[in-house]
Amino acid sequence: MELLAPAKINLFLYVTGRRPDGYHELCSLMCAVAIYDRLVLRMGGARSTVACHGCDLPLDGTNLALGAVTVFNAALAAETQRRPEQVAIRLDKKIPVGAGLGGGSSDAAAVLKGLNAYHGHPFDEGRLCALALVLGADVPFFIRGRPALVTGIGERIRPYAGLPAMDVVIVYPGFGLSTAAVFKNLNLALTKSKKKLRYFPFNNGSFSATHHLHNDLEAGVGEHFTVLADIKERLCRLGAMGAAMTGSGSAVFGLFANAADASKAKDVLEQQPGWQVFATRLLT
Ligand SMILES: C[C@](O)(CO)[C@H](O)COP(=O)(O)OP(=O)(O)OC[C@H]1O[C@@H](n2ccc(N)nc2=O)[C@H](O)[C@@H]1O
Ligand SMILES: Nc1ncnc2c1ncn2[C@@H]1O[C@H](COP(=O)(O)OP(=O)(O)OP(=O)(O)O)[C@@H](O)[C@H]1O
Repeated sequence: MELLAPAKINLFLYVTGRRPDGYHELCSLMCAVAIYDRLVLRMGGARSTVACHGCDLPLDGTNLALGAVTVFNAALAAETQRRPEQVAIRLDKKIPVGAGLGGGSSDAAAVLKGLNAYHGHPFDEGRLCALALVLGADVPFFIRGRPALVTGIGERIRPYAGLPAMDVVIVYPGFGLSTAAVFKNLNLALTKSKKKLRYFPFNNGSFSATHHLHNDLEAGVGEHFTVLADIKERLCRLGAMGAAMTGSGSAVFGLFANAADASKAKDVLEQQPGWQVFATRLLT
C-alpha cells in the first residue's frame, strides 16, 4: 500500500492558555500544502519496522510512523474482532524535520488512515482522531486533512471554508527546532491572544493574507534566530502578500497570488546556501 502524507502550515497560530499538564491551548488556522512524504506499507512479517530514506530518523517506536502502527493495532485488538498484522514501512522523507511543517504527524495520520482502510474501516473518523491525539497534538488535523480552525491542544477541529486558493513559498533555513523547547520559551503574558482573536472572521468569513497571518510563537523564536525575520522580509520584497513562521518553526512561508510569482521567488531564495525552498500551493 502506497500513501502520501502532506505537510501543513499554520496561517495563524494564537496561544490562548496553558493547561495544568503543561500543554498549551491554541487557536490556529491550519491548511495542508502539496509537499509530501511517501510511505510504502508491506503487510505481514514477524514484527513491524520502518526504514527511512532521505533523512536520519529514529527507527524504533519513537518514529511516529511506527508508533501509529502500535496505537492502531492495540485499538484493533481491544475494540474489534479483527486480527492485527505487523507492517514493514518504507518512508521517503521530503518534508524537513523539526520545521513546524508537521511531517512526523502527517506520516502518523497517513499510517492510521491506511491501516483503517486495509482492515475495512473498523474505526470512524472521530475514533481515528482520538487515536491520533495519543501520538501528537497535530495528528488529528491530518486525519481530517481539510483546512480547519483548530482549538484545544489540537483536538477540536472545525472545517474552514474561507481560504482562497493561494500559492505558497516555504523556506527551511537549514536547521530544525524542538516544539517542546519553543513552547517552554514562550512568554504567555506577552501574547495577549484573546484580545487579538476578536478581529478574525471566524464564521467562514474570507481569510486575508495581508491581515490575518500571525504566529504567537514567532517572537520568542525570532529573538534567537534572526534569520527568520530576514526570510520574511525577503519573501515580501519578492512579492508575497504576507509571510509568517509556521507552527513552532523553523520554516517560514510566504503567500503569493499566483504560481509564476511564487516560482520566481523560489528561484531567487534557493541561491542562499543552506536554505531549502519549496514553491507549492494550499490544499484547499
Ligand atoms: C505548534 C504546532 O505545530 C501547531 O500546529 C503543534 O501544536 C505541535 O504539535 P505536535 O508537534 O504534534 O506536538 P506534540 O508532539 O504533541 O508535543 C510536543 C511538545 O510540545 C509542547 N506542546 C505541543 C502542543 C501544544 N498544543 N502545546 C504544547 O505545549 C509540549 O511540551 C509537548 O510535549
Ligand atoms: N516519521 C517522522 N517524521 C519526522 N519526524 C519524526 C518522525 N518520527 C519521529 N519524529 C521526531 O519528531 C520530531 C519532529 O518531528 P516533525 O518534523 O514532525 O516536527 P515539526 O515539523 O516541528 O512538527 P509540528 O509542526 O507538528 O511541531 C523530531 O524529533 C523527530 O525525530
